[in-house]
Amino acid sequence: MFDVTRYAIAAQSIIDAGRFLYGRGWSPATSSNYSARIDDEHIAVTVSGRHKGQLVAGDVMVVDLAGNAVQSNARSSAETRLHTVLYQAFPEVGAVLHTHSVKATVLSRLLPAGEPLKLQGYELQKAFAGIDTHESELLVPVFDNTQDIPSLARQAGEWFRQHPQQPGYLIRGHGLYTWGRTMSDCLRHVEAFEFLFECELETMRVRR
Ligand SMILES: CSCCC(=O)C(=O)COP(=O)(O)O
Ligand SMILES: [Zn+2]
Repeated sequence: MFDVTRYAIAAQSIIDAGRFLYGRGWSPATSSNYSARIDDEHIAVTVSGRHKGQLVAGDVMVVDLAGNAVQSNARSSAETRLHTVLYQAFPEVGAVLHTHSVKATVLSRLLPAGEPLKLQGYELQKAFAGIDTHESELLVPVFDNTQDIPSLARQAGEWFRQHPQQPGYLIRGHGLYTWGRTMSDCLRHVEAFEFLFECELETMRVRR
């Protein structure tokens, strides 16, 4: 059982995040999925296939950390396992956002396979929780896109257990996953990643 007030707060943070991310063009149409922790065993997550700029209370539901619906007949995001693996790995994670921006999608298609994107020397890296110098190295792995979500969740889970300070990953041709202690931290991470992705794309353009 979960606390209804905590659920209502989590659901509203997801609805508000959807309006913001859709408004910025980072979650077009029914793409993307969002979640927020309710307690040690439950998260609020978007129902699959809903328009993220027009979310209402009925577009958010509760699942346990195994991804089973709790008190709901709705179908949670097809990518629910990519959320729960992060809540299981990191007890301090309070929110996870998955977005489908043009820049994340294009950059992920241009990056070479087999090595993470390395971001270093950008002042804006300090927007990420726990980073206090532009000299630190931000590593963003790029996983191949697949319909096999359990396999993707295993890959992501393994990588992040080995790199617990790194706050996000790309799925090639698909989008970004990032997380944080709070929804506000998580939204700031999306915004910072978007800025850094634009810088990387612009750098590639001028170097051509
Ligand atoms: C229309 S985008 C295809 C599915 C996807 O990648 C996504 O982020 C949304 O899936 P969901 O099941 O969470 O609606
Ligand atoms: Zn997606």
